[in-house]
Amino acid sequence: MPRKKPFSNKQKKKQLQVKRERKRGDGSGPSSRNASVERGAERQSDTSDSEAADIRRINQQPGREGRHDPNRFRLHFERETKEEVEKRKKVAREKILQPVSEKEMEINIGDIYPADKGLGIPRRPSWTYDMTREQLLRKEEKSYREYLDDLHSRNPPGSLSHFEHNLETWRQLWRVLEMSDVILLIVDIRHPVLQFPPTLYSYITEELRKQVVLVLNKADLCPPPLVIAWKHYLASQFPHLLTVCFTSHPGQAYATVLQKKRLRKKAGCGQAGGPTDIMKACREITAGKVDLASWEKKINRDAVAERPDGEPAGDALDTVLMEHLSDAAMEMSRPSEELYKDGILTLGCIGFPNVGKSSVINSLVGRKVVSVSRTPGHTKYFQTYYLTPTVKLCDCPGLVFPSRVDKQLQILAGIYPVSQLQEPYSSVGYLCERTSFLSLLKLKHPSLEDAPKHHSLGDYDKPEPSWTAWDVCEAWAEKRCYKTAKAARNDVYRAANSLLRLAVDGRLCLCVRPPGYSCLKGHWENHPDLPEIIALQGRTEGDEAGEREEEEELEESSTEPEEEERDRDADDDEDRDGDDEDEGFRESRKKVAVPPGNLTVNMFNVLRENECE
Ligand SMILES: Nc1nc2c(ncn2[C@@H]2O[C@H](COP(=O)(O)OP(=O)(O)OP(=O)(O)O)[C@@H](O)[C@H]2O)c(=O)[nH]1
Repeated sequence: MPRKKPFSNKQKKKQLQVKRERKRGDGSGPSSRNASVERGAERQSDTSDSEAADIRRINQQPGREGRHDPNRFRLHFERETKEEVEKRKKVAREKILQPVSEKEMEINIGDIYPADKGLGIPRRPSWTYDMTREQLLRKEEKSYREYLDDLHSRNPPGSLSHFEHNLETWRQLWRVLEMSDVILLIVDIRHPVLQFPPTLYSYITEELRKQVVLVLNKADLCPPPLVIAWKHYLASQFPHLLTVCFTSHPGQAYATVLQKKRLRKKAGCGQAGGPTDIMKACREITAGKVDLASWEKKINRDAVAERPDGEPAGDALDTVLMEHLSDAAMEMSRPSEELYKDGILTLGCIGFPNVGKSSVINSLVGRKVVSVSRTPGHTKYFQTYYLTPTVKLCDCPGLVFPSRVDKQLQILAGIYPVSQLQEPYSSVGYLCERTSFLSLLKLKHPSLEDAPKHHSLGDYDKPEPSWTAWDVCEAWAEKRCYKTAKAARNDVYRAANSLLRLAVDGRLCLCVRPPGYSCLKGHWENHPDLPEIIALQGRTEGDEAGEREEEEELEESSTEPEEEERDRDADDDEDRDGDDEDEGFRESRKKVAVPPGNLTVNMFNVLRENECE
């Protein structure tokens, strides 16, 4: 018997890949994540292919019924050329960072979603019960291809944002919109216009004839005057839109990990800011057609159920009935024509990835029923939960809608995953020009790294060194001891990624402004609604004093885990526990613990002092 030939890992991988493609009946090439790029190339030979093969190639969609495809919901990304990456790296090394004015941070929704660029959502084509499942899927894929072609024909290459290319995920949105009576469209208050496609709003309100409640989430991360300004701006653009401010983590934006745990225990999951406002908005919409008394009772019960021992109160321990719909139900069902069927209000939570949809659901329920993660795209399949016998919640996977948001903002708003970036430095530059990074990160310029610690008198005449994005990454790598494995040089790439993740998480907080904000700043800063927003954010005088006390108490064990180093796809709760924190790191953190009361309590730039040491 002939001896087996040695087989490298790489060859084995390739072999498995080909085998999988063959099984799927797709001989068109590798199933890499940059299918959207491949699609462009494939399109040139489209005319000669049969329709079936043509359709199957869209995003490498799963080809056959009943076959499990682990990549079914994977995201697709365009890859940049090596030259582009190198060019941007050079700029990051050379361009001196200049602070950007507040005016330049104002964003008009019309610039993000211009009306004439076809930035709609793919629609589910019409169908009849005579059609087979295969025919329906094929029709949907064909219509989806046409949607993409139209989109690309109206927007020159490079002008469109990264957006959801997976038809499977769009199908989930269709289904959630169809089965819901009221849509909770959740956006991140730091940049709401990036995540509010007007065409989606008009599709829901005009075609589906359903109401939208816009949830301005993560209100704890944004200055109160800006929250109010955004609310007013959106109301001026969409006069019939109901808008609600919300936070799942009131008072936690500037707390340490351990503080957050305690606050969570102290407050319980249900103490989010905003559930009552959502309930009131739903009451206004349903106008007595659904009995929402059970919901109101639940909110009141959750409010008084705050227990010092952190145990959830009776109601929160009740079983939450959960429904999981089969694929067949997703494919062959019509929009529910009857609103509030069986006297039940179904609320569909939709929005971009990572805006906090699952957190809103958990906060409304009063305990964790949906897993939450800092990694965008964590929710893959929609599920429904009964909040009370007459209110049902439906969680939808996050979807990125096509827009004209520029690349840097896409990254910092979590639209384009940091993990997919080939060149993170220019995004760091963009971030630094729009935040007071120097005072927050407390960086020492790399050129001063070897300089003596204490200034001589003459040193004060020297101008402060200017910063490039590269310098910032170098300095952050130095500060955090990020070293390359081989040469033990500062690991700037890791530092850049770390900074971007702090920004996405809202700890190095970048908030964009509505048009006209800088001119009317004084007006928003003295607005009568300010106390309401401050209370919602969980920031009261008393709380701050309490936090400081808690800080003193916690100072001994101030061991913030190096969060960005962890598996970001892990569930938030596990993720933030810090129990498996590296011993050495824990020790080093102890050494740099900040004196009590010396925390930077800057809620809009919530990176803490002890994270910068
Ligand atoms: N500061 C702050 N963080 C929040 C809030 N709500 C959610 N987050 C954080 O935002 C991240 C994303 O939250 P999720 O609830 O998983 O968001 P999602 O929209 O369901 O995300 P996908 O599953 O990607 O669609 C998590 O790290 C949450 O802890 C909030 O109100 N304030």
